Amino acid sequence: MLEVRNLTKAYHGRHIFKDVRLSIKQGEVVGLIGRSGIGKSTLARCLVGLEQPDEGVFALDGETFETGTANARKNIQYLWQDASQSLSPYLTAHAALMETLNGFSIGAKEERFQKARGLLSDLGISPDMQARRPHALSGGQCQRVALARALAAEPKLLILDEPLSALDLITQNRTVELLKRLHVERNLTMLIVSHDLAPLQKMSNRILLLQQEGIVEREAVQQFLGRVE
Ligand SMILES: Nc1ncnc2c1ncn2[C@@H]1O[C@H](COP(=O)(O)OP(=O)(O)OP(=O)(O)O)[C@@H](O)[C@H]1O
Repeated sequence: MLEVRNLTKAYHGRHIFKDVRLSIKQGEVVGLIGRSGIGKSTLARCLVGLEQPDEGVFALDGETFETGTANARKNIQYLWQDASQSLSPYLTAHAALMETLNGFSIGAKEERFQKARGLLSDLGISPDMQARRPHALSGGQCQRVALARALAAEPKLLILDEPLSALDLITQNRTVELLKRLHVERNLTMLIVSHDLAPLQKMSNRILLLQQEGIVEREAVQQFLGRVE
């Protein structure tokens, strides 16, 4: 579904990663771990055009694409670690979803209002909360609004950057359950970036480890963990 080849990124002449290969199948939940500073967020941002890679070939469903174009942004949605960064401080939760639905012309015009309502309700955002701006919502609520907004774009792939790190333990568990439910109900394809293996193991079908030499698969991840334990 997503194929990435030769992904290379350097800052000021120093390579963060070089010739990275990544492939994600439809309906898969892939976890990406790696030590702090190795370049996980940079890699995720390269996929959505928030960072410009030095090299890289990207294909979605067999067709190459340029990152950052309107179509690519619709197809690959990215959720920031701090959900409030994904949301405009000026828009209510409902208006944020309407902006996405109108911006990408999703569904019939007259159905968008209800569609936004329904999506937010499904993620536990009550009508009262839907009328609030991000400052009047908790961190966990903001995250669910950002998630609903990303889903409103009907993306082929959802990338979540450290989705649990800004949340308390109870909200973390709720988010894990919510993501698992969304995966089952919507057959949602996700790439989840985290430095924490335990929650990734609960959510992912496959875990990848980003190292300076590139990406390695699960078996090698176990060896890596065996070495550090
Ligand atoms: N805009 C930038 N200019 C220069 N260096 C940068 C820039 N953005 C990131 N870096 C550097 O690139 C490296 C990778 O950063 P990145 O945030 O991708 O790592 P990470 O694996 O996501 O780390 P963490 O788990 O701590 O979030 C770090 O050394 C970081 O300092």
